[in-house]
Amino acid sequence: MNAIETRELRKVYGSRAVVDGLTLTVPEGEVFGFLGPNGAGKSTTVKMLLGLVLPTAGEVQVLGGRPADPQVRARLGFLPEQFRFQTWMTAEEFLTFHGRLAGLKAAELRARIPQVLETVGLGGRGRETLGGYSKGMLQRAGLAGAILAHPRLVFLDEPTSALDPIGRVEVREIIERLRAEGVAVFLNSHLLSEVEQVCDRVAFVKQGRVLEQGSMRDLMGGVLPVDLRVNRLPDGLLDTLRGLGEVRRVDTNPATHVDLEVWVAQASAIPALARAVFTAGAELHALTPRRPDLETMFLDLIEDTPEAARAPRPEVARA
Ligand SMILES: Nc1ncnc2c1ncn2[C@@H]1O[C@H](COP(=O)(O)OP(=O)(O)OP(=O)(O)O)[C@@H](O)[C@H]1O
Repeated sequence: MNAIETRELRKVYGSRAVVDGLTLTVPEGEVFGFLGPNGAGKSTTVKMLLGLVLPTAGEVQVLGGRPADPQVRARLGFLPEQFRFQTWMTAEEFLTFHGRLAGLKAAELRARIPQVLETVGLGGRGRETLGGYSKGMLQRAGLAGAILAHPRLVFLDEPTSALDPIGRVEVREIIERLRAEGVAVFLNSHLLSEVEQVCDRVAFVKQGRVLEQGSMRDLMGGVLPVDLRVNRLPDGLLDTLRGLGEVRRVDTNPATHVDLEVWVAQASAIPALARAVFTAGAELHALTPRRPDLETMFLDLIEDTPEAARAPRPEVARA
């Protein structure tokens, strides 16, 4: 069973399709990154997956059932981006309230609440009212609520937006623990380095459509970016490098050296780059293979999308 399956999911507000034929599959136990620029339709998609917004068209299955089914919902965890909690409740009362809604018994909650508070770094703070919590503590409390009832699928919408660097690492560890327990995590985040470190697969969305989805390696199509620094650019060197890979950048601005970025198909092509520099009579000052980074992919994808696809498409034009 897949944790999430959507087919041609669509949401129209007024005359505009904000989610437009979105097809996704997230297997159980996978950490899935859902990325896209502001207004791409990410939150609307999450709301449809949670049964909070009704799709205009298309199919959505979550944990094998309908998101609105209470039995399915009891196995979902959700940390919204705009978390607001009852300020007069203590964290323990807040978690008890959410736990009861998810069907946990009083005895289970007595054991579970201190555990989750400890997990999110709020051990010993459960008796304080949420009104006295800092923003980061509130986000941690929200995360505790999302994982409290042993969900099989957790939605985390910008889960570290209020957290300090230590908190961010802790959230990453929590996500990794969830994966190890077979829990699927659907992660929305603009912090691409964070997504890169924790996600098994990612999807890039823009204007409600998936531009690409796959593992980092799939998305890069097996390409390996290599940074080169040479003392000068003798005649012919660029042509030789172009024969070995795609020359993405040449920076001749620095007075003392030239920086290049070459994308090769595989690591076995790296020695040939060094040989090319040597044979051309230049000095090689640095040769650094780089892990593909999401930020580059993100910018490339968003920029590569033709201008025509950027304008909002009115619903009537599609009919
Ligand atoms: N209830 C609504 N009524 C009308 N338009 C809406 C509604 N909710 C969202 N939209 C529009 O749908 C588009 C997508 O919004 P959504 O919040 O899903 O984007 P997002 O990808 O989550 O953005 P961000 O990264 O900024 O949070 C936006 O243009 C937004 O204005």
